[in-house]
Amino acid sequence: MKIAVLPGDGIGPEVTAQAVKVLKAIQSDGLKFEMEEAPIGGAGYDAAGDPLPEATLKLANAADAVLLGAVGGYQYDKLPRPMRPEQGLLRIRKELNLFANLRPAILYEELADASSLKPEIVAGLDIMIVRELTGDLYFGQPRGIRVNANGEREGFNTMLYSESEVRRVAHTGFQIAMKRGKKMCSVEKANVLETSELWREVVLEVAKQYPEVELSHMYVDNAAMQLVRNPKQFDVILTGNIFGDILSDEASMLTGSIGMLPSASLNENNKGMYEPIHGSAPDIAGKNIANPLATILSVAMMLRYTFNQEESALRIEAAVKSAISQGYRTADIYVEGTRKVGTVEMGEAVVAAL
Ligand SMILES: NC(=O)c1ccc[n+]([C@@H]2O[C@H](COP(=O)([O-])OP(=O)(O)OC[C@H]3O[C@@H](n4cnc5c(N)ncnc54)[C@H](O)[C@@H]3O)[C@@H](O)[C@H]2O)c1
Ligand SMILES: CC(C)[C@H](C(=O)O)[C@@H](O)C(=O)O
Ligand SMILES: [Mg+2]
Repeated sequence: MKIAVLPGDGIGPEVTAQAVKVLKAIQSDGLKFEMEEAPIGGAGYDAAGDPLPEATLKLANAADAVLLGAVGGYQYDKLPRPMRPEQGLLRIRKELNLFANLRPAILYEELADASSLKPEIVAGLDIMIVRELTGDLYFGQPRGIRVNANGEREGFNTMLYSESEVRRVAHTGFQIAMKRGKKMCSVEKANVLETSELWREVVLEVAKQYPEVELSHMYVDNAAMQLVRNPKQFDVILTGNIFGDILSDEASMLTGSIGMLPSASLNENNKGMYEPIHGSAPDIAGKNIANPLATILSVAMMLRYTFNQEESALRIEAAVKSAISQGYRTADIYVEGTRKVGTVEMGEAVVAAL
């Protein structure tokens, strides 16, 4: 099993190193991983003048799965847009056709105290956000900054979805819903946006093939509110690229920290890229304080979705749970009475639990 490892920037290399340790340890299940590293994001720009160097893309194309840390850093913010770290990430998602981004928000009961919400509101929380990842405002043309008729600059982006783009991610959503609670909420803004109007029409059409799934629709502003009012009303949330980006960061805090939320980005053959949903966190980079659990849990998703090794995936998730119940906490999920540890120590605790 070939894995391209792209640590990226900021805390990316720190959290990725812990996930790689877990991958090495899980080889005791009889799995064999060939891992090769390459730069992406700011690291790609520094090494090759490109946030997605050709050699990195080649490696990712040849691999069965990609493990990614995070990209970005203030020092790159003034570069022309195509050279910025975030563009490297968007390009690799597009190149590998990773249109379905799964972002599960699960509360480990031991972390109820770390959640932004009261324990009774989040107890047992288990939501799956299915976010479309290769369309929407992120990729729609035209886009840019131009001078308008009044001689004033204006910025513009295009929210764009074709029927086929909505259809394929809707199928992913319904298929996941069938394996879970058979309940899905499609989130958009059809009261205002034509893109969303079409989204809703297509989702309703695809729904006919999944009569067992209870489908509902919700406007994104209400969904943002409902997520903190009563998050357990949701099982699967299906949504577009920009709304999914925002709602998944919001959902992460229900589980205690953004450092807890993993993700899988899949194409139609379940080739996948696996990354935590958080960014490069420049404010805490290089200090050994970042939470590596989101990245470690992303490795579990890799074993589940790309390599079909459900038992090993469950074993990693159980090891994370065990490290947490033994009291190990990075700063972001620390509460009084637990053991505050660094990034490396948390990785070691998971490996020991494995
Ligand atoms: N997938 C990605 O690579 C990705 C995702 C989001 C943001 N970014 C980039 O990251 C850079 C920083 O963006 P930002 O600050 O808006 O978002 P961020 O997710 O990097 O950080 C937001 C806050 O969460 C904290 N945080 C994030 N991950 C953490 C972890 N594992 N453990 C503990 N705390 C953690 C950070 O310290 C920060 O206070 C930007 O350049 C942005 O474009 C990249
Ligand atoms: C860095 C950025 C391009 C990225 C996104 O918006 O998709 C990030 O926020 C994420 O959630 O993975
Ligand atoms: Mg995001």
